[in-house]
Amino acid sequence: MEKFVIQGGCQINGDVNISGAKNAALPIVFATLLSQSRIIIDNVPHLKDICTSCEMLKETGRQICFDNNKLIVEAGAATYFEAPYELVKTMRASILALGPLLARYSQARVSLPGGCAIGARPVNLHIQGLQQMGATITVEDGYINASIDGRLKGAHILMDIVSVTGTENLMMAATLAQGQTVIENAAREPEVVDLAEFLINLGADIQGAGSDTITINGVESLNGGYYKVLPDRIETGTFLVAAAVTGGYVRCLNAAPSCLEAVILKLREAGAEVTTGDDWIELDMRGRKLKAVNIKTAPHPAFPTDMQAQFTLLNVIGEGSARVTETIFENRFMHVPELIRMGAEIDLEGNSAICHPCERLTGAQVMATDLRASASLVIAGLVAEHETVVERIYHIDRGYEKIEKKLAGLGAKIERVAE
Ligand SMILES: CC(=O)N[C@H]1[C@@H](OP(=O)(O)OP(=O)(O)OC[C@H]2O[C@@H](n3ccc(=O)[nH]c3=O)[C@H](O)[C@@H]2O)O[C@H](CO)[C@@H](O)[C@@H]1O
Ligand SMILES: C=C(OP(=O)(O)O)C(=O)O
Repeated sequence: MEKFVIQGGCQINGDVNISGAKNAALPIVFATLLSQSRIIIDNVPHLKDICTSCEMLKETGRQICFDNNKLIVEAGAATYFEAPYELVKTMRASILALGPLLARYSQARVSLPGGCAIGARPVNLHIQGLQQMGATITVEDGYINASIDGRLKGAHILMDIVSVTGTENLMMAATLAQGQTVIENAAREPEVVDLAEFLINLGADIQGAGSDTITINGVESLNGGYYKVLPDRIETGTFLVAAAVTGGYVRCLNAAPSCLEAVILKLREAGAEVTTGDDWIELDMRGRKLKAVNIKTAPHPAFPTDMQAQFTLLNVIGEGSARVTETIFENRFMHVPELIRMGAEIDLEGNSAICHPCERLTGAQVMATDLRASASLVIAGLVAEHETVVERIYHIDRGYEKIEKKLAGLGAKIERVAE
């Protein structure tokens, strides 16, 4: 297993190129299952999750060429409509195969994802929505078996809870359904909008993506096409926090500032100078004092749960005490005990972490437990005195493209080491 060895006490300084968004690229890759034509997707990050998705597409008869962040998908005759446990267990987003397979081939068999480090993460809303569209679904032997006689039928779906991949799965399924589907209480995340724009590009009829009501008029088939994935707002936010906590400067290029409003607001409240252009964000913390800030995660456009771990760390470094409240996932504080091992002072109270100022962080051997927890530990290693070793970095490789190279380019002393 690989690990990161980080020498602390550095200051982040310079320009960094932001990759395409993992959480937009994943549904878009699965959405190619809806079409029989050639599709070119640009700005696709080279990540473990993307490679896993490509393996799944190959199993369904697709030919894939993935080179230089460009993914070309050519459809062949599909004979296999399954997302097996071996793939699903490494990546929960494989549930995104369910809607497209069912809509395109009238059948799908997808392993139930099960829980993960951050929470139980059920998929009941995905299943209920597809049932409302006429699908017969059984859950047996750990698999979701779905089928429909002919095409799915448009339906009025009110989602109980705002679910990002739930909204995406149902929107994809509805593109090829007979008639109109309305999804209410839909997720408004930028990645949902990006998926909708991709589908519209292929000929889908979708209105309202980005609002809480999405209306889809089903079409007979989708075409091929070219699409460029939007920049990763969470990767961007992670680099901004890295510059803030090290008292440095970063300019994120090829970014999408409009997707990061809640995060930018909190960074400014924390004392950072943040400047934005059309496709760049700059954060300058040189000569400024970092202050801890209260945050509460909630669906977009509020503060994203995927930035919570990084801000928990920011609050440990900043002046004053602050409360971090996690409302999306029931177990997303796995980074806290590891940060405490590095000298952080944090009290856990239910779904809140109360962060107190600490004198200093010191390097330690810490364990990555999930994607964003790993990111917070890596940034902690940049600030801490002496050496930090972050183990189990396969989590971080799910979501950050070339993270150690990008950080090294900004002045960090970080090395990937094989055990
Ligand atoms: C690949 C991808 O895009 N992942 C993102 C997506 O995950 P994902 O789409 O899995 O997260 P959801 O938006 O579905 O989860 C939100 C909440 O709804 C609950 N829920 C969800 C579905 C369901 O059928 N039943 C149910 O109860 C979940 O347990 C959670 O408490 O959105 C999360 C919330 O912004 C992000 O942290 C993830 O990075
Ligand atoms: C939780 C995340 O991803 P996933 O839904 O793929 O686990 C994340 O990106 O922080």
